[in-house]
Amino acid sequence: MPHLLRQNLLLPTPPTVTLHDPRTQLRRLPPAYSTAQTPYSREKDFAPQLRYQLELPRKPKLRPCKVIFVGDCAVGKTAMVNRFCYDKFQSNYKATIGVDFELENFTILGHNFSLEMWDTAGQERFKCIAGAYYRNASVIVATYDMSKRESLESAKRWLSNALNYNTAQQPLIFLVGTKADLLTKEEFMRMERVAGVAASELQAEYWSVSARSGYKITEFFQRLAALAFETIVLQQLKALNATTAAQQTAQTTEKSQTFDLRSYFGSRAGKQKSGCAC
Ligand SMILES: Nc1nc2c(ncn2[C@@H]2O[C@H](COP(=O)(O)OP(=O)(O)OP(=O)(O)O)[C@@H](O)[C@H]2O)c(=O)[nH]1
Repeated sequence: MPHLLRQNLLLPTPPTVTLHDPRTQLRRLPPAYSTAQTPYSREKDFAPQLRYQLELPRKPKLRPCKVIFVGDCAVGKTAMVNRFCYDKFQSNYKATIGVDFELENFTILGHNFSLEMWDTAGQERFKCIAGAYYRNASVIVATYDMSKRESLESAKRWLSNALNYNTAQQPLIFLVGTKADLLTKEEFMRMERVAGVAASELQAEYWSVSARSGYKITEFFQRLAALAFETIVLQQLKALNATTAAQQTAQTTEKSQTFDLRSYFGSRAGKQKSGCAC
């Protein structure tokens, strides 16, 4: 009926309003899953240098941040990404062929920041090509199935393999236990203890999640995006400071050389005027 009414009265169709997803709008640094199990910031907010850097007139250039998900087949990598990106969960298993790709846009402290999520196949037959996708990853998410203890050992191997392709930079590392919904409370706590030890050995931040129930999925991705953003902006600041320092040193050296040449020629001219030939 409202549709007919609009037609009769010749009212214009209201514009489609795209609301920003509040899950991707970040103003503070989200907390770690456990402050005991993170090698990264335990602060309740972004570093003060980051806020300072963002207020400067020269804005940072933020390229999309590459995140790779590695781990055995069927541990739940795709399910985790799909729960966050589309808020959906599929119980039937469809193996990833090669790699799946998702782009998620965040707004962090008013700046646009995108995560390129590379969801790699866990099947053995794709292992040889997976390496091609690992290069230049800023974040590595090593994933294991909390209901399959052996997948934790595999996650360590997947991580070490991925790190071999990332020698140039130091990526952020997360160890994520999936399918938390399948465990009893006791099993869950036991598995978290074991995985916590593994996470500190790997110098990774630890998370337990469930794509089925949605447990800690949003919190995990928000933390990942915020830490990646902070790291990338601070790295840029460091690089900028190093370049400025190098330019200043070069200018000082140039000035002192100019000064030396002037005084050299000046003294020669003086000497010639005074008739000294040497
Ligand atoms: N109960 C439960 N099942 C899950 C969860 N996450 C994933 N699954 C199921 O586990 C199976 C494998 O999930 P995928 O996300 O496809 O696994 P994957 O790691 O991407 O697998 P590959 O593509 O082969 O590497 C599917 O049947 C999912 O429905 C979870 O949190 N809880």
